[in-house]
Amino acid sequence: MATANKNLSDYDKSRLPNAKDFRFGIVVSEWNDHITNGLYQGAEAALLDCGALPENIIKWDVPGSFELIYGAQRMIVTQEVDVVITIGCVIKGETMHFEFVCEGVTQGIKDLNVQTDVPVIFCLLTDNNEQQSIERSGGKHGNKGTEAAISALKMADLRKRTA
Ligand SMILES: Nc1c(NC[C@H](O)[C@H](O)[C@H](O)CO)[nH]c(=O)[nH]c1=O
Ligand SMILES: CC(=O)[C@@H](O)COP(=O)(O)O
Repeated sequence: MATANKNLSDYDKSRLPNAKDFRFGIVVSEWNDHITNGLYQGAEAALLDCGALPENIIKWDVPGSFELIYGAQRMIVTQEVDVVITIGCVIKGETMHFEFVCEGVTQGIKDLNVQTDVPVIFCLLTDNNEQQSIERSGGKHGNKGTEAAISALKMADLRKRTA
């Protein structure tokens, strides 16, 4: 189902575990921060709405989406978090750099999910233009940060249940 056919902000709190017992790491790219800040706000609001304690939400900023990989790895090693959300926004420019950043971050986040025992949530917008990013960070398609927060809560709970 394409994003256009669903709202990224929709969730049913009654069908989710309480977030109060989990620690959440959130690593946010500063590139396109007018977009990534909106994604972070959506994620933070959803976690608090689901019962997360403010002191259990640890937010770090990194320069760009490619640095999300290292930032998430250090968050896992040093902060005793139950899950990490990586937030970035990559917008197509004139060159192939877009493709390499998107693929590199995708593979790096995948590797962290395989190589560590902490789930890392992929909240990376990979858009053709800024309008698409606006629409997915609190615009007409909702907020991918909200979606990522709900995924993070579900995965933290799965990790706890399978420990
Ligand atoms: N063009 C975008 C970038 N580029 C920067 C890279 O992510 C990285 O910080 C740099 O290559 C140094 O390692 N990053 C984004 O997050 N979004 C973009 O649109
Ligand atoms: C995704 C990028 O790195 C891109 O925005 C950089 O723009 P350009 O390809 O025009 O150098």
